[in-house]
Amino acid sequence: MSILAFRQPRERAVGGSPVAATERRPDGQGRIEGRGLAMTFAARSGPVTALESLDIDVRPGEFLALLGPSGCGKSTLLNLIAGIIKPTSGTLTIDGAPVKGPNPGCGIVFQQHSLFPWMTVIENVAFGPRMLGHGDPLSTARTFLSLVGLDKHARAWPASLSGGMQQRVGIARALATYPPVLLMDEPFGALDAQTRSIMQEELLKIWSQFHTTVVFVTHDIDEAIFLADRVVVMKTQPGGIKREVRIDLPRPRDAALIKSELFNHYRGEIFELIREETLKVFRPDNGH
Ligand SMILES: Nc1ncnc2c1ncn2[C@@H]1O[C@H](COP(=O)(O)OP(=O)(O)OP(=O)(O)O)[C@@H](O)[C@H]1O
Repeated sequence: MSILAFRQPRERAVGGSPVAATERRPDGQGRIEGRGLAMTFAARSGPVTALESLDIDVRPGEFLALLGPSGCGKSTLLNLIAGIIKPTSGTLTIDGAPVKGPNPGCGIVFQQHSLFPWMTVIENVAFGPRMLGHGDPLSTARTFLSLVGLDKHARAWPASLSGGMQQRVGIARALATYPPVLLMDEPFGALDAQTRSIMQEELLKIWSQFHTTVVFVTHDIDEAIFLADRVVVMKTQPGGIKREVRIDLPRPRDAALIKSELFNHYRGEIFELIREETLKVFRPDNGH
C-alpha cells in the first residue's frame, strides 16, 4: 500500500473547523468496538477486577485519549485492544473481526523505548514489514524514518539516540506496517516538557497523513486535550468509563492552542472529573 494512499485523505480544515472523525480514514479501517468488557486478574492477594461492564467505540481515524487515576485500568484496556490479554468477559472487535491475540493491524508504542538494542535504527523499523513479508522492508523503513525526521540516523544504534529520538523511531516502527490502529501507552511520559510538547505536535503531523485510529493513554490532561478528538475519562474501583468529553478544538493544532479559553474550559472540566475519581481512592468513605 502506498504511503500516498493515506496522505491528507479528506480533512479540509477550512477556517480551522474540525471535521467528523468518520470522514478521516478513506479505507474505513480501524473501527474498534468493545461490549461488556470485563477483566479480572488473579493476583496473589486475590482477584483484582480491573475493568467491568465497559463499552467502547472508536471510529476509523479517530484520535481517542484515555485519562484517569492511576490503577483505573487504562493500560488494561489498551492491552485488551492489542490482544496481549484476553477479557474475562465481553466482546472486542477491530473492523468486525474478534480480537483473538496480538495482531499486525495494531501498532504499539510504549512509554519505555521498546526498540531492539542489537539492531540499528533502520533494522528496527524494517522488522515489522520484514516479518509480514512486505515488499521492500528497508525502503519502507527509510520512508518512515524520513517521516519522523530521522533518516540521517538510519545506521545508528538505538542507545546512541536521545529519549525523544528513540520514541520517534518507535512511532516509525509502529507505523511501518501501515496498521489501521495505533495504540500508545504514555509514549511521551519519560520526556522533558519541551521535548514532549514538540513530540505531540510531530505526532499530530504524522497522524494528519495517515489518520490511523489512535488510542492514547496518558496522565497528562493537557496532552489528552491537545491531541484528541475525544477524551475518555475512566473511573476506578472497578475501572470503566466515567465520562466522554468531545474536544471541539480546530485542527491543525499547535502549541499556542493551550492558552485558548476553550482549551482552559476542557482542562477545568476534565480536572474535576479525574479529581472526583482520585478522591474515591484516597477517601473511599467520603461519598465522593
Ligand atoms: N497482570 C496483572 N496482575 C494483577 N493485577 C493487575 C495486572 N495488571 C493490572 N493489574 C491491576 O489492574 C488494575 C488496573 O491496572 P492498569 O495498569 O490497567 O491501570 P492504569 O490505569 O493503566 O494505571 P497507571 O495509570 O498507574 O499506569 C490495577 O489495580 C492493577 O494493579
